[in-house]
Order: sequence, then structure tokens, then C-alpha cells
Amino acid sequence: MPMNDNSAPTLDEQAGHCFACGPANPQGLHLHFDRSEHPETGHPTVTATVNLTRIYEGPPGYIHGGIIATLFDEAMSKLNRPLDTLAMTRHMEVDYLRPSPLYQDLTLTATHERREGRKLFHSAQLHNAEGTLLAQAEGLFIAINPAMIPSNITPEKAGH
Ligand SMILES: CCCCC/C=C\C/C=C\C/C=C\C/C=C\CCCC(=O)SCCNC(=O)CCNC(=O)[C@H](O)C(C)(C)COP(=O)(O)OP(=O)(O)OC[C@H]1O[C@@H](n2cnc3c(N)ncnc32)[C@H](O)[C@@H]1OP(=O)(O)O
Repeated sequence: MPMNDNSAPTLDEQAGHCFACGPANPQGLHLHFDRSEHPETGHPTVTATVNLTRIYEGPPGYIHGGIIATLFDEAMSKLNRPLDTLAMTRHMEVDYLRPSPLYQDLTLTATHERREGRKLFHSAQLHNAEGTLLAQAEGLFIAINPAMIPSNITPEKAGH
């Protein structure tokens, strides 16, 4: 693992195996997000194009609902950095409005709504190419102490 000047892994390096976004996870989703500001509120917003295969199937032809929740969790978590906050998901609600198809470009978006102290409230949506809303989520993220993130995860220490 690359090291910074202090020979300690950076947070990005620690997050390299994130199932949804980590480049170092061979079985991950490898999501990539573009970041911008909401045109009306100026709040951070992120977007990604997702096109998933049958590895992620739930109902035949459609994305598994747990994977859709993963997409929303990850998209909303990406809003924390532009808010200069390290935070973890505390609560999330998902509405599955229409089945979300495999093998199609879908647009995943998330936007920061408001902050109350340590509590960050975000929202997220999944649309198809025609602009139909397929699923949506609301998330509560809580700012954490960086010391909660272990810096020395290895398979040996995890018992594998
Ligand atoms: C996540 C860190 C990642 C670090 C990576 C580093 C760099 C980033 C670079 C790239 C990678 C980016 C992201 C990749 C990482 C993550 C992927 C997505 C994120 C996740 O996948 S992360 C995993 C799932 N996540 C957990 O594993 C959390 C388990 N959890 C806890 O560890 C604790 O829960 C903790 C520490 C979060 C808080 O603990 P706590 O004890 O300090 O606080 P508590 O739980 O009591 O709640 C606080 C306030 O929320 C209120 N509250 C609760 N429920 C509510 C509701 N429904 N509505 C309204 N308010 C509600 C309470 O009422 C209270 O409010 P009040 O303070 O006003 O009383």
C-alpha cells in the first residue's frame, strides 16, 4: 500500500477497498462520482452513471434491492467530503418505485439537504435514461471521530 510522508496510510488509501467505490477491491462496484453544486441551494451534489450486470441481479432482469441501497448509501456518503466531514450512515430509508433494470445506463444522484450539528441529512435518487424516477432514499449521516477508522486492516488481523 502506498504511504504518505509519515508512513501512515491516508484516509483515501484506507478506503481503497470500499465495496462501492474502492479501486483496490476486485469484487467492488468501482463507482465514480462527479461532484458539483446544486443550482438552487448551492449544496454539494454528486452524480454517477451505473450499468450493472447479472452479478447484481435480484428479480430476473433487475438490480437487487440491497445493491440499490448500497448505491444510495455510497452516493450520499460522497457528500461528506465536500462538507469537510468524516461521517457514517446512521439511518437510511429507501423507496423502490419501479424495478431498476440491469444492462442499462442509470443515473445515480445525491444531494446534501441540511445539517444539524453532527447530523447530516442527505437525499438520493436513481433515474433511468428516460428520466423516470426508479428509486429514492433519504439518509442521516453522523460526523465521527477519525480515530474510529482503523489504520491497519490486514487479512491476518481480520482472521482470514
Ligand atoms: C465512513 C467513514 C469512511 C472513512 C473513509 C475515509 C475517506 C473517505 C474517502 C473515500 C471513501 C468514502 C466513503 C466510503 C465509506 C463508507 C461507505 C458509506 C458509508 C457507510 O456505509 S458507513 C457503514 C454503516 N454505518 C455504520 O456502521 C454506523 C454504525 N453506527 C455508529 O457507529 C454510531 O451510531 C455513530 C458513531 C454513527 C453515532 O453514534 P453516537 O452514539 O455518537 O450517536 P447516536 O447513534 O446516538 O445518534 C446520533 C444522533 O442521530 C439521531 N438519530 C438517530 N436516528 C435518527 C433518525 N432516524 N432520525 C433522526 N435522528 C436520528 C440521534 O437521536 C442522535 O441525535 P442527538 O445527538 O441530537 O441526540
